[in-house]
Amino acid sequence: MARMVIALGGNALGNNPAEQQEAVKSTASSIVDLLENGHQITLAHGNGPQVGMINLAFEVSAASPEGTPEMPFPECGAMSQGYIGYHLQNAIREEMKSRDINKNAATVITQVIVDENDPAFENPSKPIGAFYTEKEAEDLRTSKGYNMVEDAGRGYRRVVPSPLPVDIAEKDIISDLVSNGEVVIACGGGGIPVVKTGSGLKGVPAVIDKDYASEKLAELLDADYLVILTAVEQVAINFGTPEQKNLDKMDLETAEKYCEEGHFAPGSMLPKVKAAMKFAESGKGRKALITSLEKARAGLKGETGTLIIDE
Ligand SMILES: Nc1ncnc2c1ncn2[C@@H]1O[C@H](COP(=O)(O)OP(=O)(O)O)[C@@H](O)[C@H]1O
Ligand SMILES: NC(=O)OP(=O)(O)O
Repeated sequence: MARMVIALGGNALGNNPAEQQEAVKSTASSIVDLLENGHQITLAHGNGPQVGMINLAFEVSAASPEGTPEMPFPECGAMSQGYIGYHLQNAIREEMKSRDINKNAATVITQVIVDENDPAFENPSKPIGAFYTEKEAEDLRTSKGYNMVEDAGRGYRRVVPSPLPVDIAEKDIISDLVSNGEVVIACGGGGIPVVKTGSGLKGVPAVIDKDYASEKLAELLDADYLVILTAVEQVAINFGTPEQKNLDKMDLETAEKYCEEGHFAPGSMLPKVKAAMKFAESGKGRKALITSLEKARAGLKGETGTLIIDE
């Protein structure tokens, strides 16, 4: 039995509510396979497309005469956690029921504490929402004051600040649930970013990277594994070129070298490799695995995926 924190990539959720409800069924099947193998599981997930969509919907509505009030960004993040968690926990519960597993799945709305002086607040870098053409991006810059960047050749996206996670407010309740064998969905969308004030926690407009938040959660839960599931089975060097070489394993020194050589795209594979490295070096025997959702079970048996360890 291993305790693991699993970070689910965008492909586990689909692009809209209908797609999401369908996609989470096969996500749930892969997760319950791991539960049946005796593992303790906490699931985290992204929210870039979803939080952008929610925020934009409220902005459009607030601008119309009969519209709703403006919705602060942290509340948009909380809504994204709620609606993704709702689909995930129901799909996992149904999958457990179909296999006669007498356990449950629950979503913990999670607040992740960040440093209010994190330089990320001055340098928005996290892409959210839909993709736009260059012309649409320019119009959004002017009309809404959004920061827009080109995202890995796929079009233009809005970017918001992405501070690093420092602590997790709900870590103890997550630990209690997971120790009881329940599947816990936590740190959705990297968690709602909050700062500590004299009068309690206060939400801040930002989106934390879910791979970094999952790493922090895995450390705090004293997990054995951080498992990062994405659209590719293995991490590669020279990715997307005729010289592509998939990697079975990386020690920290090799991983650092490949990062410096620019093999991992910023905003996609780089944060995954960095999070994996941080977890592997955070404690003896801790392992990080990057693979696809479909290959998670084989990856944990050492048959595929890319393992990052401190050797
Ligand atoms: N060196 C690399 N090795 C493997 N995949 C890479 C590499 N560099 C970039 N990628 C791309 O990064 C993607 C994962 O990032 P992304 O789609 O942002 O993640 P998420 O699954 O969290 O939504 C992979 O599907 C792949 O297309
Ligand atoms: N919060 C976050 O990292 O979301 P994505 O994985 O969707 O970018």
